[in-house]
Formats: sequence, C-alpha cells, structure tokens
Amino acid sequence: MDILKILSRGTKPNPKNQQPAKGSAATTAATKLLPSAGAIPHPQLFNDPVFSSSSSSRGKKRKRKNKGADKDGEEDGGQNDEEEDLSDVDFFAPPKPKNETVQQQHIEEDGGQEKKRNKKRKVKMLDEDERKQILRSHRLKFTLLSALAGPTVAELEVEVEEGGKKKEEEEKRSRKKQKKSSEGGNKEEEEKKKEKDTKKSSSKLAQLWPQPLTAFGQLKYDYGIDQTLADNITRQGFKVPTEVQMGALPLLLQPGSALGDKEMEKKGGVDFLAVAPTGSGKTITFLIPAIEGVLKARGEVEKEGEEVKNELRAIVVAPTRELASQIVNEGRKLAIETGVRVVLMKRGLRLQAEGGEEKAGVKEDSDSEEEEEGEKEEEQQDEDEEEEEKEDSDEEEGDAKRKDQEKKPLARVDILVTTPKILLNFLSDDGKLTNSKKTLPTVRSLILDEADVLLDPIFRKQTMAIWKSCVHPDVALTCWSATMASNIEALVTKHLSKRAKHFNNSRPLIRLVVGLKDTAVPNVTHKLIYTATEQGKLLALRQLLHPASSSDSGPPLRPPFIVFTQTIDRAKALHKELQFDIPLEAGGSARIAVLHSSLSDQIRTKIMAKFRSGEVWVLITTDVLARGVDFAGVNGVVNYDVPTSAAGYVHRAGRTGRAGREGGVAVTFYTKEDIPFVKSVANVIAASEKQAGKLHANGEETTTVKKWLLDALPKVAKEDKRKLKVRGVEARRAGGKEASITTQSSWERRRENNKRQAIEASKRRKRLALQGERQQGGGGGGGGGGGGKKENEEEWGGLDD
Ligand SMILES: Nc1ncnc2c1ncn2[C@@H]1O[C@H](COP(=O)(O)OP(=O)(O)OP(=O)(O)O)[C@@H](O)[C@H]1O
Repeated sequence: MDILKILSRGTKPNPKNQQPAKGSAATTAATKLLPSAGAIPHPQLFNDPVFSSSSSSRGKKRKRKNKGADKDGEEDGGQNDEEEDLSDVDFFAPPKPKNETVQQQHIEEDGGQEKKRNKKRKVKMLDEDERKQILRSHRLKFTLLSALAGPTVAELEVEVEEGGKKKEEEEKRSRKKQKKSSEGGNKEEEEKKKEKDTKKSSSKLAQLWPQPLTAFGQLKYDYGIDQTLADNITRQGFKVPTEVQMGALPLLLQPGSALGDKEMEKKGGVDFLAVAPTGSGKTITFLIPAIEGVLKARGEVEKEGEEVKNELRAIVVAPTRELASQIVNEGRKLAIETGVRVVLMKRGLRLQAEGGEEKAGVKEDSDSEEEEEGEKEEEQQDEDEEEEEKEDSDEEEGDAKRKDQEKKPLARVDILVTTPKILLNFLSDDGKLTNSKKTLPTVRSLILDEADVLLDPIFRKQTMAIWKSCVHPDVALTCWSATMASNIEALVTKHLSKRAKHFNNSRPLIRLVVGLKDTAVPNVTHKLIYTATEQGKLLALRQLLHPASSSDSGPPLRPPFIVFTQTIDRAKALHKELQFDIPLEAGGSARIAVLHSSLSDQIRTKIMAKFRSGEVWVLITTDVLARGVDFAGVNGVVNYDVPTSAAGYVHRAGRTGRAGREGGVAVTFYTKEDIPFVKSVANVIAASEKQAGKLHANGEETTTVKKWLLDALPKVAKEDKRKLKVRGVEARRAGGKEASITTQSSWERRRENNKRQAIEASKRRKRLALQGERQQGGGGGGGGGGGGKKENEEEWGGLDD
C-alpha cells in the first residue's frame, strides 16, 4: 500500500508535485530508498579512502602481509611482505581472503561438529600502519583518557582548563624570576619541569590504534567466543560490523590482544566510553561482551568441577522502560540456548544482594531455593510482571508486603536490564537515595546506555547509587551514547579514579568516538522550517501529512513517522487535533497514536507494538521516545516543538536512518518564540551536513542551514541553554500562552467544552437516577432539595473530570 497516495487522496493534485502512480519506476525507486522499504542496509556510515601516513609522508607504499599465511595463522613477522599499490583496495570487505582461508580451515578442522566453546586463538595483530588505515577510514578515534596510574583526565582537564589563566600568571612570575636571577639557573630548571609536564599530559591522553574487527567471523575464530553466541549473532543476518562494533568488540572481548599489551589483561580489562552515531548498533556491542563474560565465567566454574548457576554479573541501565525492554529483547535473541538469562527489572523481583535486612544469608537461600524451585521461578517472575502491571503507582510498600517479598525466591538473572529508579527501589527498599542499604557483590560489569542522560542531574544521584552498590573491585564501567558532553567524561573519570584509589585497582579508561562527536547521523535529510506561529505549525504538519498540496522541495516525509512535542499536554492536544486527519478508508484515527510517560505500562507497550507492526502510522510523543528506541522502518521525525538541547536534536533525528538506512527525513518547526534557542539545533544540522557532505564527496551537496541563517540566528547564552534543557520553551509549558495546540477559535472551544460537559452531566444524572431507583425500589423521585444536592455533587464531579 502506498501510504502517501492514500493520504494525498482528496486533495487537489498539484501537477508539479503530483506523486507518481503506484508501481511506476519513480515510485518504486523512491520507496526503495526509504527506511520503511525493509531492505537490509549496509550499516557502515564511513569508509573514506585513507592513505598510510607513512607511505604519504615517507613516499613509501603501504606494506601488506603475504597472502600465504602459514597454516597456524602465525605472524610471519613481516618477512614475506610485498609492496603493492593499495589505493583501490577495500580493506573492509568482510572477510579478507586471508581470513577466509583461516575461517575455512577452522570449519574443516571442526569437521562440521559444533563445539560449545571455540578454542581461543592468538589474535593476529595487523601491523600498526594497517590498523591506522582501517580506523581512520571508518573514522574511529581511540583516546586513552586515564592510564593505569598517574593523574586522571579530570585532573588533566583541570590542568588544561586552568592552564590559560595559570599559564599567564606563571609566565609573568617566571619572567620576573628570570630578571632577578641573572645566572639563569632557575630558568633551566623551570623549562625542564615544563617539558616534563607537557610530556606527561600528552602521554596520558594518547591516541590508541587497537586491532579492529573487520568481520563477525573473527569473533568466533580469533576471539574464541562461545559457539552458540556466535551462531546467534550469525542468525541475526548482520553481514558486516558497524563502526562501533569494529572498534569496541575486540577491546571489550580481549583488551590485551586488541592493544597488543599483556598488562591490560592482567588489570581485568578496560573501562570504556563509546560515542557513536544513533542506530549504529551499540546495543549488541555491549551485549555480546556481557553475554560472553557470563559464559566465560561459567566455563571457569565448570573447570573447577562446581555446579553452574545463574549469577547476576552485568547490569544494563537505560533511562526509559521502552528502551530497557528493547535491550532485553535484543539480549534474549543473542542468548538463545546459551542458558544466560537476560531479565528486565520489575517491582518485586528479588536479586542476589548483600546488606540491608537480607545480609549475606541471601546467597545461602539462593542455593537451596534455586535447586528446589527450578523452572517454577520463571513462572513466578511472570506472575510478578502481571502483578506489577496491575499496580498503578510507585508508592512505598507496606511492611507486611515487604516481608512477603523477602520470602520470594531469588530471581535467576545473569544480566539485568533496568531503569535507574526501579533498581534503586530494590536496593533501598523505599527508593530513597539516602537509604540505599543493599549491595550487589556479584556484578562485574555496569553498562550505562544513554550514559550522558543517566549521568545528567536528572538521573545522576540514582545512577551513582547503583554504581556504588556494585562493590566488586573488578567492576568495569562502560558508557554508551551518541552524545557525550565533556563534563560527563570528566565526571566518569573522576569517579573511576576515586574507585581506583578505594579498591587499589585501576584500569585504563578508553574513549572511542565514531565520526564527528555530537552530530546527527549522516544519512538523514534535515529540514528546518520557520512557521512563525503555533497555528503555522499545525498547517505545516498537515501539509506533511497530505504532501500533494505541499509546495515544499526535497524528499517528502512518508509515514510511518514520529512527531515530538515538548510536553505531555501538547502531545495529547496534538493527537486530539489530528486524529481525524487520516481518511477512514486508510484506517482513520487508528492510524494516529499518542505515547507519553503518564500512560500505563500496558498501554505504552501496546502502542509501541502497533507502531512497530505498521498499524499506527503517526506516533505523537514526547522525549520519552527520543533516545535509544529502535524502529527500523521509521521514515522520519517531526520536531513539532524544537528540542531543548543540541543532544536532544541528535537523538530525536536518530530515530530514523537506523543501521545505515537511507531516505530518512528530520523536520524541525520553529516559531518566533524559538528564535532565541534555535541556533544550537541549526549548528548540529550544519555540522551533520558537513560530515555527510564529505561522505558523499562526488554526490550532490545540499545544505539546509545556509550560512546567512547561521549568522543571523542569535547565539544562545550558557544560562539560557541550561534553562531550556530543564524547562523547555517557557511559553509552551502548561498555562503558557502558546501551550495549547488547536485550530479552533476560543469561542468554538468554549462551545465544544460546554457541550461536552452538558453531555457528561446528563449521563451522570441518568446514572445516579438509576442507582437511586434501584436503592429505593423504584419509589419516589426525590425532593427538589435532594435533587439540588445531587446536582451540586455532579457539578463538582464534572469539573474533576
Ligand atoms: N552489523 C549490523 N548490521 C546491520 N544492522 C545492525 C548491525 N548491528 C546492529 N544492527 C541493527 O541496527 C539497529 C540499531 O541498533 P541499536 O538500536 O543498537 O543502535 P544504537 O547505536 O543503540 O542507537 P541509539 O543511539 O539510537 O540508541 C538495530 O535494528 C540493530 O538490529
């Protein structure tokens, strides 16, 4: 069904913009390009031609290993290297002939027999020049933020930040000193000190060139991951790893091998920050090492001849329920038949914890209960889920209820996925941060998805409390997002250094940035539309819904798409306004839905399912769906209200163009109220288009934000940025002049409201009269006074509605 054609029906066709007939070559070509076409895309965003720095600077051609690698796959130490021109070589075609040989050889060795755990092979390190070329071509930049010892980056940043002022003062002082000491002894000493300091700083913030993953097959053959896990990855149908997967997987699975540094393995891995575009597959990038970590630990237990049990080893924290459930789904797909349990945190779920009232006795309970309960626990969990759905508020539980809870069996969990608050409720009994009693001693990996928002003041205390509850000295932290402000990086490094001091056990903190930091995904078309007023926005959105009447240029926005508003009230109002805009023959109001945080979990889940299945075409929502949620076939997003930060724009726009899909459109409306704030968004669009322009160097370069517009828009003051992030555009908040969304005049609205209230009052009167009749056995209609009282109550009730 061509949705666009149905939506355009009934509008006067504009010959210029008329859509091509269904099935015509143009339609097919246009729809083929859209994310909703369902084609499996090539997920890599960057693949620049890069030449070896050594070959260009030293006039040498890049050296490449001899294709005839020996049978054991051992390095030949570069002895048989041959020189060749690599200008047209695709380094990333998966897998390279050399690897193919190795893979084939392994398949033969296996004799087609499935092994539970692949034999760990020595990872074949590419030479540095080759690694650099691959990483540069895919725009992967690794930085060592804090080394095994010495100052943390937070300290270094202070040095750098303060450097400007301090440097001046120091220079003044040293000049004075120089004047005073004619011998110059001091000068020499100071210069030496300066040189030492600079060396120290630059060495701590060194760029790294770890081994990249060029094909998923390497996970099995080079990194020896579990056979079933490897099969589950293959089953997903992914052909090539995305950039973040190329960069992060080797480092998280075998940091020592990836970095060619055995010390790293001894230190128990790395702490890791990944900043990679939206839709670039970060979820499986953190789930694969988490699942592999569980399986590896089980392998060790088996070796010791002990019984293998589920043990909470990894926690994934995500800011919204929708995202958390999505991560659980992804995790379960990867964990099929591995025995690893990926579980969504629910109220009433009892985890392995220490401290509080449960103390260490929990573990003893767990052993015996687990044996007895076996599969029953799974059913219990399902019941808990149902119970939780019935409850409609997050209020404190009573003492009796809590005691009941403690009698419950421990949940069998290996990887827990949670929102911050619900886990904190478990850890502290009452959700209060000051009362965080329990700890989670078995956890070895804390994964923060959308880390910048989890460490933002909104969630910071909750996230920190969770981190604090992970008391094992080897807990590794990994942070993931498409955006990461430098203050968040500084916060992470500061707390890691505190923990390192506390546990006397520090690991290196490595940051990976894919592409240009804090920009929107390069394969999305951006449109910034000035609508002047709120009324203008409604008109513009209707034009997008019925594009045949649009005179707009550029690719049309075809459903399914998401519309973002600033507040829940505005989302509801917009939904009400638009619900009859889709013709009945196309499904009518069922095609438009609204989703926000004040709806129950059940309703939210239903709406998500309908949008995913294509039943709903237009989903109106707030920022609750701005981050992480993956709707592969979404053709576009509309920022009905301007996002409240640059990062907000990056994430909202990133709901389309997932996994390299082309044809996604991000439309942003702005009115005169937004002009003071829109520059941040315009800057992101300009930077993203610049990045995309470089990407398609020989294609058409179209820019949404012209230079004159960027120059004309006022710069947003720091304080205004902060306010906007917290409160949004003030005029659009509840009660604000511009808060309502409607095309009706105030007279029409009043009339409609009165009419609605009269109908409701009449219904209530009938209901009460019926009840009265039943109670009095049909006798007596009630006196005037009684009726009056009832009417008063009804009136009050009506207002309350
Ligand atoms: N190598 C791959 N090839 C093709 N598709 C992939 C690959 N890896 C992941 N995907 C798919 O890409 C989509 C986006 O992945 P994911 O949700 O993990 O992105 P993300 O980077 O977490 O995005 P966001 O920043 O918005 O949270 C998913 O549908 C996932 O199945």
